[in-house]
Amino acid sequence: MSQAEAGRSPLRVGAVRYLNAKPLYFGLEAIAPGVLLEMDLPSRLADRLASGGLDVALIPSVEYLRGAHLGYRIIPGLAIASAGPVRSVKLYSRVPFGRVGRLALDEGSRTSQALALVWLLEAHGVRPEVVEPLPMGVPVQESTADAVLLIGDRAMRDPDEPFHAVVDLAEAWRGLTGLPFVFALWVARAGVELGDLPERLVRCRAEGLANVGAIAERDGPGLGLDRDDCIGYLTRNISYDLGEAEEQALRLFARKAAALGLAPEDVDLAFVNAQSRRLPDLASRR
Ligand SMILES: C=C(O[C@@H]1C=C(C(=O)O)C=C[C@H]1O)C(=O)O
Repeated sequence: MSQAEAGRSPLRVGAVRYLNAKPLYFGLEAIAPGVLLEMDLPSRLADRLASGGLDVALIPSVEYLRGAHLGYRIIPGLAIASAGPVRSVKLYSRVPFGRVGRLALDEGSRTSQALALVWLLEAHGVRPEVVEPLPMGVPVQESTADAVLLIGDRAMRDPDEPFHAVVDLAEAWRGLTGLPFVFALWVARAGVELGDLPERLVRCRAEGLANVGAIAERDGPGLGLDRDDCIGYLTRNISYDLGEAEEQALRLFARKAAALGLAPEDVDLAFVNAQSRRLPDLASRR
């Protein structure tokens, strides 16, 4: 039974408006009637979940770490992840990476912001000063920083400027750790009654993946992507599972981000329906 059917006020669900997230909430309004769906930038979704303006949201994974002390819970099994390359999270540099002194970060991002800093330090030994964020709609050319992070839809096509170096950060993370990278998670605020929303979100993903062609036809042209290119991005560059490798990657990223002061220390991954998630373990116990 949905929240609305049970007579409670509808769940306010926030989803990332970029192309890469569309398969995760495909058909949500039909699959979970009564849910109020809003689309926004990942960074704004995180702020709105933290301030109580949303009940459940697809937020940057680093924002789960930052909000865990508030009682945040992850909806299991689902994520925006990539085994690398991801295509849409790139660091463009005007100087060799080892000489980046001033870094501008995409306004829409939180996780990739932290990932860029982790990678620059681990791979190149630099800790640049973070300068003005790059607001949506402002072209890279207007930033005077040495390097600029772009994510999401606006990173799908390279900016109109020759760069000294460009790196795909999911590919770079894989090179560093051998693991996939987890960009975003469905997270519920403390105390929110989810009913069967987690199961319905799993259905949305199945529907979304069965309908990537329709998503590509609807959303690809606006981003300058032809159908096959768009389908390739959604099925090969991005992945939507939060499995064991992704959880391991998330824990490792949490430690690396904490070491840089970008997330709190020792955050546990807390899940909704922790019991049902553990069912296979319980069932194998005699
Ligand atoms: C892969 C991507 O993942 C996104 C990256 C995020 C971040 O950096 O905080 C948040 C949500 C995801 O949609 C992308 O947008 O390109």
